[in-house]
Amino acid sequence: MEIFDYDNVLLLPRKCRVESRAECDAAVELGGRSFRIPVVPANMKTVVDESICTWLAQNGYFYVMHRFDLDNVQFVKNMKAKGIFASISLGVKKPDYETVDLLVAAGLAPDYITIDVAHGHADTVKNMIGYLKEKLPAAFVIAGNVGTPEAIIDLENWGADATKVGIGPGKVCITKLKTGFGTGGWQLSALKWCARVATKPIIADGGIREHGDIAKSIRFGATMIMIGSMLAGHEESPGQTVEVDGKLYKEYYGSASDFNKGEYRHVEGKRILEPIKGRLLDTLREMEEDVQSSISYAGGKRLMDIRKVNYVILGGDNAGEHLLM
Ligand SMILES: NC(=O)C1=CN([C@@H]2O[C@H](COP(=O)(O)OP(=O)(O)OC[C@H]3O[C@@H](n4cnc5c(N)ncnc54)[C@H](OP(=O)(O)O)[C@@H]3O)[C@@H](O)[C@H]2O)C=CC1
Ligand SMILES: Nc1nc2c(ncn2[C@@H]2O[C@H](COP(=O)(O)O)[C@@H](O)[C@H]2O)c(=O)[nH]1
Repeated sequence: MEIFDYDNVLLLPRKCRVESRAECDAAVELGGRSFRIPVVPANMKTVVDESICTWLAQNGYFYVMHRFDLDNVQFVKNMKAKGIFASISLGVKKPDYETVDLLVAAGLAPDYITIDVAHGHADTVKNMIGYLKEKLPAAFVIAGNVGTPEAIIDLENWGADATKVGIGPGKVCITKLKTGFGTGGWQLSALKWCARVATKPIIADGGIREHGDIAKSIRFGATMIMIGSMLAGHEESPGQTVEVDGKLYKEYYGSASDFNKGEYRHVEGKRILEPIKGRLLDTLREMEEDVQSSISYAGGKRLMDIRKVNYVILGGDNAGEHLLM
């Protein structure tokens, strides 16, 4: 098996078929809706809040609200009142089942539900998917996180409509260090490995450090890419603002950090400070332009044309050119 990651793969250009990058369409379909870019901010407390989710939905972007210290029922009610799609996260514990029951009792149907746990290849996730399919059958269910083909096959067979790949590649993740497990350091090849067996969309989650990593994720099988650190640290970001030596930062912490949990138990995340990068909408616009550019380098006009390109692996045992034959 080839082992590589975002920083040692480059995609190879094909003859350009457009006169302007404006002709390249970065849009992607997920769960019956079209979104302007294949990017979703991570469902983390220092990345999204209700007002960012509202803005994203109203401006053509996908969003997934986090599931921490939040009344999910009220959130869905608020989104429905604004006439926008509701996309929530759930865990797999008793209160999460109670949330489903409350939503059903209130006649509220979220459009997207992401089952958001560390080790998604688990019977607890199987049971939650089954419960959601029984109680809220119209919801598009995203399940994760996982990092192997066996897990993709199981989650799809259990009824997930999409899967989320990435165990430990995140910037505030310490899973690799604490447990010795994960896809950190080889996330892109893990994605490729998973995509070979997937019959439903995959969301690549974690490890994106440059805009070009979005195109690389698409090339190796992602339909959507979840991004935390690069979309944290904006003026609108919910994290606390911190000043160090006259420079402004926003805090960004892991969902499994003691900062999120409120206690130091089963901690697999840390807290960092992200320099404030300006406005979120400007970063998202730049990402869209960069994905349009990627499509043009791929010799295409649509996002999935990126899947057709060859690539090279730089350095290491797997170095070389990889041609699509
Ligand atoms: N993508 C990633 O690499 C990771 C992401 N996270 C994020 O952190 C947040 C908290 O995750 P999580 O701790 O799962 O959520 P919860 O604290 O809600 O736990 C969910 C359930 O899974 C159990 N659980 C958690 N980890 C494992 C494991 N390794 N093996 C077996 N059971 C497990 C928990 O029980 P108990 O606590 O009693 O074991 C609990 O019953 C989520 O947002 C998740 O996405 C966390 C770690 C890795
Ligand atoms: N191992 C952990 N992973 C975490 C934690 N909190 C979030 N995450 C994952 O990271 C990505 C974002 O990655 P980034 O590289 O873009 O910053 C996020 O979507 C989660 O899957 C955590 O505490 N531990």
